[in-house]
Amino acid sequence: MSRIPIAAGNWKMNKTVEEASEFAEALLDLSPNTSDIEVILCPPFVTLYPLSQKLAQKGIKLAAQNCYWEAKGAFTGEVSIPMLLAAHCQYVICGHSERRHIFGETSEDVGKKVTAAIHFGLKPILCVGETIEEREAGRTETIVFDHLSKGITNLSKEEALSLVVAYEPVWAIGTGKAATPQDAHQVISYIRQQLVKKFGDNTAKQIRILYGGSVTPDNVFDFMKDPDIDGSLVGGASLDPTKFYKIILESLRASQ
Ligand SMILES: O=C[C@H](O)COP(=O)(O)O
Repeated sequence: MSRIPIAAGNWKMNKTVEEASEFAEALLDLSPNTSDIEVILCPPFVTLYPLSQKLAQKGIKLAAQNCYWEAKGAFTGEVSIPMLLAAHCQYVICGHSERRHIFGETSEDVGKKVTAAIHFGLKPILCVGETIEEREAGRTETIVFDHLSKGITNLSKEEALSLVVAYEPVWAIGTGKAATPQDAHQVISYIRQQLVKKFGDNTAKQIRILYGGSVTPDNVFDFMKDPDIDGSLVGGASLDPTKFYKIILESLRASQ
């Protein structure tokens, strides 16, 4: 079964509305192919709607970096999934390691977000991954299992078809020290096995699993040529339109 590859750029807390608009114009000038790959930008909340006006018609999709699981109400500072849908988002990142480690999100919180995202019609990108201490203690699979199993706990087989999983080892994020493709392959294969156990082979083989952590135009080909790795979730290198465009090109080259 061939899965459509993904190149997703997570801007984190970077770019004003004006800077985001400049990025969009530069990327559109490069005319990335969006028919054979899903190109997704994950900008800050306030730039989602303005970017949607520029990008959506060109086939570039938008993801929010976070969401809350309730539809509306007295939850100061939170953004609901219906609000994200109204801003033309199609995806939402759930459980990024920065949310887990800086803001104290638990795997149970992340599971509620994944469930709510699918319930309301957004596709979740569920992030999982271990710290360096956890890896060195031989706990990578234990941690990934916790993040994954609690993230997908409420999903039916049918709902799981909307799921994307991103394996992001925390020690590779923003460090310039990407995992090796072999390390990524090993954990991503483990994730796929867990998806098979939960949803069955037919559903699991349709779920896309991304790698994230110091992805660049120079190393993305080596990740993407692994048939188990369906795309990348890119942080720093996605802030530059030329670098992000090269990541799209290299991802396509590897998947053809
Ligand atoms: O969501 C993206 C990841 O945290 C990777 O960030 P990075 O490419 O800057 O290492």
